[in-house]
Amino acid sequence: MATINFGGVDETVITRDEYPLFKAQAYLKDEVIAVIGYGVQGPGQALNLRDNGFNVIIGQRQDSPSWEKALQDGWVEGETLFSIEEAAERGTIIANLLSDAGQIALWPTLKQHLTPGKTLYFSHGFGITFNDQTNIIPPADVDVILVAPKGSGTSLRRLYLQGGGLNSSYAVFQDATGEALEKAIALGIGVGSGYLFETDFRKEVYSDLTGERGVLMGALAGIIEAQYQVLRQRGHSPSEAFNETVEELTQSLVPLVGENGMDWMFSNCSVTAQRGALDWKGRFREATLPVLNELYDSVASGKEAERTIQRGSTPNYRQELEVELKEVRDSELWQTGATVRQLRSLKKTAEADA
Ligand SMILES: NC(=O)c1ccc[n+]([C@@H]2O[C@H](COP(=O)([O-])OP(=O)(O)OC[C@H]3O[C@@H](n4cnc5c(N)ncnc54)[C@H](O)[C@@H]3O)[C@@H](O)[C@H]2O)c1
Ligand SMILES: CC(C)(O)[C@@H](O)C(=O)O
Ligand SMILES: [Mg+2]
Ligand SMILES: [Mg+2]
Repeated sequence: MATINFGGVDETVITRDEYPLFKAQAYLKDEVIAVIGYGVQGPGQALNLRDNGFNVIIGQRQDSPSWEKALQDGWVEGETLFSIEEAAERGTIIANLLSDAGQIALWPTLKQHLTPGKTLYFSHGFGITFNDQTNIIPPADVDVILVAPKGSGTSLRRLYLQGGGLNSSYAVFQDATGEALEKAIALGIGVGSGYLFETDFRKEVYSDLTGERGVLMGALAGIIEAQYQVLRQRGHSPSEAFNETVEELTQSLVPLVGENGMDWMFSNCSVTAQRGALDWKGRFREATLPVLNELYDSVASGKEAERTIQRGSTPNYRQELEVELKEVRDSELWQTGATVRQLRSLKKTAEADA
């Protein structure tokens, strides 16, 4: 473990140099990692683990699209692909990568297979932290650990294939064997993390739910909709409104922030843009602070968990979700986006033909 100074604050971090893959492989060589659930995070982690040489099996509902996807990804029925129950029985490490609502429904089943010495692994602190609502209370004689990749399972896999890694947080909730910490670290390296930073289950779920409802997804979508609406109402064309709100953000400016920070992105724009951004960022910060505090309170009080569980447990939730997603997809804003993306690929084809 290394202590690294982040902006003046010391934190504990594990890097791949410090805990190399061969060490993780040796440490987990006798374990069977049962990845339960093959939605978004399941494939990312399971395929990275498999390619990294670990013993991995999948547990997934049969006759589901995810079962078909698992077959397409090369998991073999009866060898590495099983029903949830059978995979949980065979696994020594049960990686619970069902949806957070699915974890509640399947808990009575999984619990039966958590015999002494096994490990229960999560990628979210949700089930344990809100166990007054989820009833996920593990037996005392199993290790309970967390590795939470900080990004989509799709990005976890893509970055791995490119030779990179997504950062993950890790935590131990229960150490029955005295080995829980090293198991978490070895699994974190195994799933393809770039580096691992320390957290606990509560902090992971509070920050994760705030982040995705806030800047990462909810606030991003909301502020984009607001600016697009203003530009359209003031007489700008869809393509102009979209380019000044989304296309330049994703294609030009945010990649620069990722490479070298906000000030560097600012420095690569005109002084006119810099002046305006520096003048207005405070207004946006102050306007959104109350909303973000309200959001954090809603997370910490368990209200967000309650809503997620309630909505996620309705039988036709996936269809309802699809209606909401379709509404976003069909809006003028995102239809314009689809056209702009097509133009991007036409441009690439033209360049390739030249
Ligand atoms: N999506 C991500 O990229 C991501 C990133 C970091 C952490 N996580 C966490 O990882 C975990 C898995 O998330 P996900 O987004 O991959 O989940 P998901 O919504 O894609 O669902 C995963 C699987 O659960 C199965 N499932 C859902 N309800 C079920 C039920 N009642 N019975 C049986 N199977 C059921 C689905 O078939 C699917 O294969 C969650 O704890 C999530 O918070 C997800
Ligand atoms: C990918 C995210 C948003 O980071 C994750 O937290 C999720 O819930 O899918
Ligand atoms: Mg999340
Ligand atoms: Mg997240």
